[in-house]
Amino acid sequence: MSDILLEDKQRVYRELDAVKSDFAARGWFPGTSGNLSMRVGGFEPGSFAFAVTASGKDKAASTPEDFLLVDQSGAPIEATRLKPSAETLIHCEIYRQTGCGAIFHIHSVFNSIVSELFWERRAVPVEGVELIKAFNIWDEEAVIDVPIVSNFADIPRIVPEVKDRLDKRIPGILLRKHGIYAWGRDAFEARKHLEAFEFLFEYVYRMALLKR
Ligand SMILES: CSCCC(=O)C(=O)COP(=O)(O)O
Ligand SMILES: [Zn+2]
Repeated sequence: MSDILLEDKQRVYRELDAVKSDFAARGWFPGTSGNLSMRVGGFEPGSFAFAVTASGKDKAASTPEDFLLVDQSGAPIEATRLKPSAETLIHCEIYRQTGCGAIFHIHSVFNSIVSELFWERRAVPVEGVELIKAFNIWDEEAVIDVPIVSNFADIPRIVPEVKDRLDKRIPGILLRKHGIYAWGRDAFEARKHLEAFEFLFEYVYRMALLKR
């Protein structure tokens, strides 16, 4: 491994570890769910690699075996006994489509509820809420639709739907009764987007109850 890649890998693992601890403290990784990834640099144009959480780990624990590097097809790029997240192919597709630098996936009660509540329209509508500005949409009357796609146990079946439904304005996508993927140009922005989505989903859910 080149010196550049090694340095970048260490920096990215440290950043991911900090995010992982923070999200675990918020209860965002119930039952080993969720996964995180960040791009590493130093690759030829047209190819890329990223660090991703190892599959099935207790994401509340910090160990030397929490992350590994994979290429754009999701295959490990160094010898390891770790398995990349079972959902790595979804990360690959989101990197390809958006050019983003970090992707965070969590399961929460609110994101799962709204993904079912609005399944028929295949999107969660959010209207005029200030926190939409977290997505760099500055219109006070903004209306956004957060896409919802089918959830399948067979992850490769999810990937084409993710590709079709990605909306370049909206840095996130919901998997039905599963969880959210949120991304940004770096870890700071991906976290900001994820926090905003979770706030908005709770808002939408509570408003739906009040209107009943
Ligand atoms: C126990 S949760 C089911 C798998 C899942 O949805 C998830 O987010 C975690 O999978 P991983 O392979 O990344 O640990
Ligand atoms: Zn998941």
